[in-house]
Amino acid sequence: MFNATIDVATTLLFAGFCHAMMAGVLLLFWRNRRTGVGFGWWVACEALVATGQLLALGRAWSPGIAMVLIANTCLIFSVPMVETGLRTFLGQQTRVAMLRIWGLAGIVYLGWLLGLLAGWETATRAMWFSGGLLLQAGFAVNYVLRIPRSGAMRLPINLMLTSVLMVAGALLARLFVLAPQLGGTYNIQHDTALALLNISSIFSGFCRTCAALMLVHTRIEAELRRTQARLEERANTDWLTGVASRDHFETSVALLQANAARAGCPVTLLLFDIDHFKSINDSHGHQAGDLLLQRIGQLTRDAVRDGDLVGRLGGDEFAVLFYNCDLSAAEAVADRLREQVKLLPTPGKAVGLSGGLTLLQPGERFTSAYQRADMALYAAKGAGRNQLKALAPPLPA
Ligand SMILES: Nc1nc2c(ncn2[C@@H]2O[C@H](COP(=O)(O)OP(=O)(O)OP(=O)(O)O)[C@@H](O)[C@H]2O)c(=O)[nH]1
Repeated sequence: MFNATIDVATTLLFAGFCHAMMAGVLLLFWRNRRTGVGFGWWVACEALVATGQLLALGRAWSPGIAMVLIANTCLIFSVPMVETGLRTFLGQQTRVAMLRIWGLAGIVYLGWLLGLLAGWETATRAMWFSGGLLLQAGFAVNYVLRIPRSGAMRLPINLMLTSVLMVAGALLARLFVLAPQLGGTYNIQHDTALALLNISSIFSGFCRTCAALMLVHTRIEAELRRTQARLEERANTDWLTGVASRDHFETSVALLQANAARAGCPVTLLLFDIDHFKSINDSHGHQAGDLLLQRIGQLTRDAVRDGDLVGRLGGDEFAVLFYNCDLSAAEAVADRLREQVKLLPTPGKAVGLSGGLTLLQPGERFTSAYQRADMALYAAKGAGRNQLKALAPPLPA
């Protein structure tokens, strides 16, 4: 008849190697230095479990007390590392929590050590050892359960929870198996519960490793998204005035025009520039010029509606795309803006604006509308500045 038993030594060997490989994989990621804070605790945890399990197996060849002492030290202190790593990673490393986690590990360790020195039976020591680990795992379960789960964090946190629950379950089972053996004959070689605990530690370590890698991946991805958004914002915005950059203005025109064509509403382009801006720069300095550009950018943004687009095309030249706005309505807004600019406090005389307006034809390219608005602007300058001129689009042939 077939009779299968799980032997403790084989599970220790197998689990020890599995944890060593997990530690190796985590170490490779840790070395690239993008893993962030907390990750090192998880590397250390897997390394300690591997060392503890392989040294526990080593007792077969070196039966002295040293092996078991080092092995159990590694195993007890590997447990708090999971929660410490997670708290550090998530920025929840409070002093009270750290004291509780490491203090408890210290008490379990000292109790076990005293038991060893006092000559407790192996079963009693194993009971204390597993009970202490269970208590630690219980606190870790309680902590992981309370971590908010949302989006990409959900799966890795659930994997962490699975990892600690698995170990807690196996420890609980071991306590049930050990209890009746207290005071009786206990043979660690045939402790099936211990063998199952070793096997469960492999699955638990696998969940932890996946969770650690996923957490790091989530963090790196979030960082990349933030950087990309910052770069896009920087590329789309004029550094001085905060209105759209020329590039962004030009690309947005096509989009707004397509929307307007679908909705059947008019779009008007205004180009304006500051009269004699060079002389303001020359007589009051570039800083005064910059300040004026900033104020005019702000006034223009305040003057237009939400769906309109304001941009600085270069130097002292601004543009506005009025959405769902015909030529005369846009001219009225531009004229009000021109009056407001005249009232701006300046070190010299009042500032004038010259502007050119034109209505965009459906599907018309920005460059051709720009040329028309520029001709109108040129006409306004030629007619004595500080005024607006409008140029209608050519009639269809
Ligand atoms: N302060 C400041 N000056 C700028 C900036 N960009 C361009 N300029 C200056 O703006 C001035 C623009 O001058 P012009 O294009 O000759 O026009 P203008 O003096 O306003 O003359 P008209 O347009 O004919 O009335 C130049 O002296 C540029 O050096 C900027 O970001 N800040």
